[in-house]
Amino acid sequence: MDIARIELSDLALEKGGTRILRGIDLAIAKGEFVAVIGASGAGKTSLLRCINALVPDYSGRVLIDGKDTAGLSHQQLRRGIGYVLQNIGLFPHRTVAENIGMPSRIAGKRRHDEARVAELLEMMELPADMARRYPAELSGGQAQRVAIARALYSRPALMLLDEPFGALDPATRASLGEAYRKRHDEAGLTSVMVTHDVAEALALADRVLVMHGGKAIAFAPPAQLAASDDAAVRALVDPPLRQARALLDLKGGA
Ligand SMILES: Nc1ncnc2c1ncn2[C@@H]1O[C@H](COP(=O)(O)OP(=O)(O)OP(=O)(O)O)[C@@H](O)[C@H]1O
Repeated sequence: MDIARIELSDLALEKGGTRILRGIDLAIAKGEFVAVIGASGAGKTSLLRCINALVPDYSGRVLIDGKDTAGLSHQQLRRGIGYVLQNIGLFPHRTVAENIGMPSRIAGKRRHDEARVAELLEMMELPADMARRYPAELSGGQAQRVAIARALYSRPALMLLDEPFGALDPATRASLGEAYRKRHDEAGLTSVMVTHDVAEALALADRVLVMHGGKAIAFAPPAQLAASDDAAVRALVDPPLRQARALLDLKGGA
């Protein structure tokens, strides 16, 4: 499935009387890198789960290339969409190579494609001999690179990433974010990444979606968002902007 366009139309989700997502209408173009930001509980993860058809009971429509995902099989969706979570989920008793090649086993093949695994290790800037190691022998940053490699194994057109770099130190986080953005561009992926790091969102994304109380309150390129006069948007973007200015002042004064 070569995903060209995602459209959400009047998407809403309610659980136990709580309205988690409300009336979301937006379109994401092929090749776009979208970051999703918003306070805790704003509905960011729920939005990704609706796109991925992990939540069956939403109302409204999720369209991929004009087709309602409700009419697509799970197998079709899983093949076309790579999903990366913060808590990684690598299999501890499988080697790095087996973890990366896991999608082929899940698809019923006995062996994974060694050449594809080697290619992905190189793509994620990991040494080739890491293929034989086990997850417990990796640093957090290396493990997260392996998780991204696994999500890319089946050549999905769309990547959904939920706080993919959340557990990493700031320097590793920044370099992995940049490395992922490069892969996104080279592979012509469409990426939707939830992040709590507003500076990361502004630095990496083509457009930033701001969620607030289950609603999409802004969806704009970083420069436009940084100039927004909406109070809820300002509450998110002002702290990192102040921090950046303070750092620039320090640098200027050095
Ligand atoms: N299965 C569920 N049943 C009831 N409430 C739920 C369920 N899943 C999520 N919620 C609620 O929906 C709201 C949105 O949750 P969601 O995980 O989408 O937010 P989020 O923006 O990703 O938050 P965080 O940044 O903390 O991960 C929260 O108030 C959460 O408690």
